[in-house]
Amino acid sequence: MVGRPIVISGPSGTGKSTLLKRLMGEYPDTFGFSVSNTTRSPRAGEKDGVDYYFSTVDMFKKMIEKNEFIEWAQFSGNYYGTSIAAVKHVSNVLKRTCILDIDMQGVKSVKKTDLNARFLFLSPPSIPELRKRLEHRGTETPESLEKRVNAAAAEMEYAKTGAHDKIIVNDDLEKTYKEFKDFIFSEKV
Ligand SMILES: Nc1ncnc2c1ncn2[C@@H]1O[C@H](COP(=O)(O)OP(=O)(O)OP(=O)(O)O)[C@@H](O)[C@H]1O
Repeated sequence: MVGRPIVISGPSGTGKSTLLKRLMGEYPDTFGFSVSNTTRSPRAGEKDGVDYYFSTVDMFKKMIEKNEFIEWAQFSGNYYGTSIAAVKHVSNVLKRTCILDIDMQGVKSVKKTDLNARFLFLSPPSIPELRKRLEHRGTETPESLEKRVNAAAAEMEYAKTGAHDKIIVNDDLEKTYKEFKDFIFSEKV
């Protein structure tokens, strides 16, 4: 059975990618991610509809006007976005449960659509622990680390408003992965 889309959010460095990688490894045919739209040119070997939906700036701007994106942004002169249609494609055509890994703004945006998603918030045990994980991951400059830690506070405040169906604290990874799967497979039809 194809489930309702699942939205996973939580501060950067909380462990979302770690859990999703493990889930995809264990269930390679059940879940899917949506394909993003972009206005950048395809690179060698990239296929439209597989790597990205490639579009012109005009087309992209029309989609923005028509509120067809859950989130979009501009990076180094190109537009990138996740469309509502791309999420529906995963459920309706690929027959997989779509998983979205997005931030607080994305969560608010999904709530305004007809996607009928389920919302999971992954929380770090504490902000100091989150900082430690980001430092250990080795991906951040001192500036980007501060930015992520500051953004984490806002995400945590938003989670307190009851916007999510479930909050899981990622302390012990094995315990967290079990709770994560319990939530994902607990959908009532
Ligand atoms: N339960 C845990 N205990 C200790 N370390 C963990 C735990 N879960 C994840 N980590 C580690 O924390 C770091 C951040 O995890 P990960 O990259 O999965 O976060 P993320 O939420 O996907 O971040 P981003 O939003 O920036 O992609 C990684 O180095 C990961 O190995």
